[in-house]
Amino acid sequence: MTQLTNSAPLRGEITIPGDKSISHRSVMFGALSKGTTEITNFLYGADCLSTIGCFRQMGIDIEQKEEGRLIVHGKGMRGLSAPGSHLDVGNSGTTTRLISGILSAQPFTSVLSGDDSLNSRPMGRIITPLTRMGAKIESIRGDGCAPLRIDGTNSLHGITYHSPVASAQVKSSILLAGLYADGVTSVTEPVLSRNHTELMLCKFGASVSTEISADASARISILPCQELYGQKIHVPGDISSAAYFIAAALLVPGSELLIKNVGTNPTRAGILKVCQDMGADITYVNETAEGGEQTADLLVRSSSLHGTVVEGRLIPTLIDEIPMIAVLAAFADGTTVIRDAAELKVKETDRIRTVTENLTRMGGDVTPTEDGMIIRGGKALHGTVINPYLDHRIAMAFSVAALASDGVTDILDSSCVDVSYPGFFASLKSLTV
Ligand SMILES: O=C(O)C1=C[C@@H](OP(=O)(O)O)[C@@H](O)[C@H](O)C1
Ligand SMILES: C=C(OP(=O)(O)O)C(=O)O
Repeated sequence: MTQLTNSAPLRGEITIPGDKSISHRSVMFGALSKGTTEITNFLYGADCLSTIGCFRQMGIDIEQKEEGRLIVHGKGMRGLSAPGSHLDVGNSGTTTRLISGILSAQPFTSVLSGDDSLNSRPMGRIITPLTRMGAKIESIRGDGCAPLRIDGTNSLHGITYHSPVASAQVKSSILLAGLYADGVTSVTEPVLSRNHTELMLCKFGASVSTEISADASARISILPCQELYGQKIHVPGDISSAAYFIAAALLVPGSELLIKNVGTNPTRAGILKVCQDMGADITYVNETAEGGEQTADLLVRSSSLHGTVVEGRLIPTLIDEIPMIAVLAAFADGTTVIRDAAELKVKETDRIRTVTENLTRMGGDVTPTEDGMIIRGGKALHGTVINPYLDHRIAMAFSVAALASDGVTDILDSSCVDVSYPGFFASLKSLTV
């Protein structure tokens, strides 16, 4: 448990740890490459450690060095070996869904299983398209969830799959299987989801193209590939982690915080647009780009916020930040409507339910809906006991709420933040004493 109270202004600067999505992919693509992949600013969070563990079980030598340096000794696209036991994917949906695409094409059988949360998340969304490609993948309990059993095959077919959801995990799973297919594989999605897989696979030597239509839908295609090649990867700071410090600086009066090295890839940076729509004072400094991934330092000053509408094309660009946006909305003047975000129900928790429950406990006025929530802001929030139900994003969003609320807040099972941000509470404390 961690106890938090009303905070002094946040001042100074903070450097955000590496991006979780990019860290996962750097291990996976490095493992499938010829030669060595050297990664800097890697995120040593529990989810990425699950990915490392899985590839070690499949014979990949991965050296964990100091300060976010990681060396992956790739064995090529056909160099993985059969794991001795089931692959433990922990709490990580990204690990599960992306690895499934890879395992579908390996010459061995594997079983993937995670914690209770992971084993209740929907896997039909990858089972269906991978099966259409010729993969042999099944939910062992028959409920569409992990544990998954995958009997790898060397005869995957290229397909065109129309994904009903804008999900980077679904898209990536299919594209990774497509590396091994007998022809071109295409995925369409209603809106382009985070595009790290496409950017990174191109860098590693695959042939990937993206077309965006006038209605914003996207078609991503990949050609079969013979070999990927090890790369040097510098992982930008995770905007999903930066979100908590952006919000804390906005909410705690008198704050002025420089948040350094934040990934601002447009398929991820929707939170910045929402903050600006709400009246936030955020200045971009030192904008750069490397390997197609933009970064910037963000100077954030406390601001009085007003309600907004968060919907449509914006949703995939901020899906993991919605718990934090809901908290910002509770402190803003007026009403905020979040819609088109039914995906929140299939994350580590049903985040519509866990946000509603905890915000209500703090004195917030929130109505859950089928695909989001309506938050009537401006009510004074007070400390209480927060139950994140082991969901890292809920624990962090409500820790920030505590800094701007009266009284004492207890965050139960607060170590769940280690899933994506192991140093979160230490960083928060260093800025708020
Ligand atoms: O591909 C990724 O790295 C991720 C994609 C998103 O999930 P979906 O693909 O299910 O939307 C996101 O919520 C998750 O935290 C990471
Ligand atoms: C949904 C998340 O991750 P994953 O799907 O990889 O478990 C997240 O980090 O908020």
